[in-house]
Amino acid sequence: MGKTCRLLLRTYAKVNLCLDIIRKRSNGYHEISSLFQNISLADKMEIIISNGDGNIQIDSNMHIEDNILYKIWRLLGDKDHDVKVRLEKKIPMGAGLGGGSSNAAGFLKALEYVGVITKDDAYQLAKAVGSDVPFFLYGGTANVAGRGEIIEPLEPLPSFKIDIFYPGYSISTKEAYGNLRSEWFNLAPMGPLELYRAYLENDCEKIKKGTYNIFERVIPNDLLSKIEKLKLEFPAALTGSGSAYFCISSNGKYHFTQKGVEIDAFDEIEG
Ligand SMILES: C[C@@](CO)(OP(=O)(O)O)[C@H](O)COP(=O)(O)OP(=O)(O)OC[C@H]1O[C@@H](n2ccc(N)nc2=O)[C@H](O)[C@@H]1O
Ligand SMILES: Nc1ncnc2c1ncn2[C@@H]1O[C@H](COP(=O)(O)OP(=O)(O)O)[C@@H](O)[C@H]1O
Repeated sequence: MGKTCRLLLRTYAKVNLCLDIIRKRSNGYHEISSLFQNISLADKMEIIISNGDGNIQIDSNMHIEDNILYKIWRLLGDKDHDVKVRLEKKIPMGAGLGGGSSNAAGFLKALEYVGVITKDDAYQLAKAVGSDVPFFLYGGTANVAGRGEIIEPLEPLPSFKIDIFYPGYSISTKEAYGNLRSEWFNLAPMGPLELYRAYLENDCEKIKKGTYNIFERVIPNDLLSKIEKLKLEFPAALTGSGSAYFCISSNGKYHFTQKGVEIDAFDEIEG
């Protein structure tokens, strides 16, 4: 890479249209069964990559302890380039919306775009930095299994409208998983592919029935009651391990998108 490259990206949030756990692995991780869907709520990133000595600088509008992008850079161990990242966070953090994972995928896609890493490097690094990161390399709609690294990309769903609700506090993914009981596993009314077909057929009753999240069993009661109230009228559920929740509504502020990461601009800067 001869010149300095500058990329502008949007990295989209995701919701889990359904999320169940199949089993707990001996290493402590849980096998999920989930229909992931990107939505039009997005962070913005400016990434400048130049020849250098392996320095990284991240500026963000929000304070983030140990940004996941540092973890990627440490794992990559690149000593031939310098990177500068300006991050404009709009996705609430620790909300089950995958904001950090989406930023990580955007960073990997940018490094792949300028040839610093290969496509396979990006996937291996994605698996290594976070369970939700691999999905964002594909984006759109996907049937996700394993720890989150087994991705079955699906034909994009029509652009359903969706509302997102953030209660103003985050939930630790690790703690949420730690509170799950195995007797709650495998209780989803239907699997991700059956729910996906219900969306394709716009079968509202079946979509409502299949909109499920096992983590609703381990969230605060006042948060659960807000979700239960929405469920009376809409397909609604917690996303990820929370704290955010969503409902599918024709008046929704956001909509389904077909990508996890969008490179909006690329240019080479002399010098
Ligand atoms: C590859 C890793 C993990 O081995 O390296 P280390 O962090 O151990 O160095 C990466 O951190 C990877 O990050 P990871 O821990 O998956 O981050 P997250 O996806 O946010 O998961 C947070 C925590 O939720 C739990 N978790 C998450 C996903 C999943 N399918 N099952 C789980 O049980 C685990 O306790 C996990 O540690
Ligand atoms: N770039 C980032 N954006 C958001 N959170 C980040 C980032 N880097 C590291 N994190 C950490 O990851 C945690 C999970 O963030 P996020 O991925 O937004 O939530 P979730 O995993 O619940 O979807 C945050 O609480 C934060 O401490």
